[in-house]
This record gives sequence, structure tokens and C-alpha cells, in this order.
Amino acid sequence: MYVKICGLREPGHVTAAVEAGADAIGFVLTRSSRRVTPARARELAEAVPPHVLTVGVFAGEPSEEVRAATLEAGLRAVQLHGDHPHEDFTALRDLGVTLVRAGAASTDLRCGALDEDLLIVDAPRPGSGEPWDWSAVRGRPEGRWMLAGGLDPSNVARAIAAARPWGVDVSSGVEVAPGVKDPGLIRDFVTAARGG
Ligand SMILES: O=C(O)c1ccccc1NCC(=O)[C@H](O)[C@H](O)COP(=O)(O)O
Repeated sequence: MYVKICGLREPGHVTAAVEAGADAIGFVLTRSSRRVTPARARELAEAVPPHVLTVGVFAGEPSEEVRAATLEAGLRAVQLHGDHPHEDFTALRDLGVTLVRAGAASTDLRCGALDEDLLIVDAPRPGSGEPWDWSAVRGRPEGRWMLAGGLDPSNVARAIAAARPWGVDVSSGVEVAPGVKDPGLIRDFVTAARGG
């Protein structure tokens, strides 16, 4: 099970995610209480080993802004939320990073439909921690897709059983306060996602 921990802001939490065995870690570079600057994302990402994907999270910014922030932060992946058109993915392809499309269950559920490499099927309000009916997408998404939205260590196994995703993505569910991650919850989430 591929596991992404999103919205990291502190070096100790990045270390906790890497040591717990996360496959990807996300830095929010869009409007959010979890937002970090590209310079801060670079500092945080510098200690991350090459096998872990470092992801910049965006929502609605023009592709030139996404490109500039991704290069400044030195990240290995771009995650676009919202109604980004196909052209935005095409425009970012030459960056040579992994392209991730994120949207609610009402969007096109075929991974690669907009030439993205990975798909995240999320709650209507990304990063809100609000659970939704994960079983509603069971059997519908195609390709490499992650389930997100309201997951936490106590429900992630049930969510996986309900939706049968390729991977999972979490932010609020490993926090003790809005925007404040907890190393123990990060470890518990990764363990639970992998059936431990
Ligand atoms: O996390 C945010 O604040 C955020 C803001 C705007 C766009 C995307 C955002 N997060 C994207 C993520 O990948 C989250 O991990 C995902 O939406 C799940 O969030 P949660 O329900 O809090 O676990």
C-alpha cells in the first residue's frame, strides 16, 4: 500500500514520516493553514532520501507559478487540485517530475485522463479532514490512485477495505491541532495502512 503524508511543516515530522516508511510526503504551497514557502519546502525536502517522493501541493495557480515554486523548492512531484485543464499538465511535463491530479469522486476517475502519473480521489474540501463515502468509488477509479479525505489511523484499514485503492493520503488525521502533525499518529497511520 502506497502511503503519502501531506502538509508537513517541521523537520521532525518529515523525519517521522520517512522513518515510518511513507512513500511520499507533501508540502502545501497553496492557500492553507498548512502553507509553507518554496524556500521552507526546500529546507524540509533536503533531508528526504531519494526513494521518497517530495510533493508540492497546488490548487488553481497558473502553471508558470507552479513551475517556479516547484523548481525553487526542488521537489520531485507536483499535485494539482481543482479544475486544472489538460494544458496545465502538458505544460508541466518537461519539468521531469511526477504529476499528480487530485479531485473529488465526481471528476474523471481514470488515472492518466489528463496525462497525470498518479490520481488522488479526495473529499470535496481537500485538507478538511472530513470523511466521505469511500465505498462509493470502489471499482471505479482506474490505474494508480490514492484515496484521501478524512482518513486517520483508526479508520484507514476500513477505508481501504471499502474502496480498494492503490494508495492512501492523509493530512488532518495525523494532526493533534490544525496544521500540527504528531509523529506517533504518523507512525500509527502508516502501520494501519499496511495492515499492521
Ligand atoms: O491540506 C491542505 O490544507 C490543502 C489545501 C488546499 C488543497 C489541498 C490540500 N491538501 C491536499 C492533500 O493532499 C490532503 O492530504 C488531502 O486533501 C487529505 O486531507 P485530509 O482530509 O485532511 O486528510
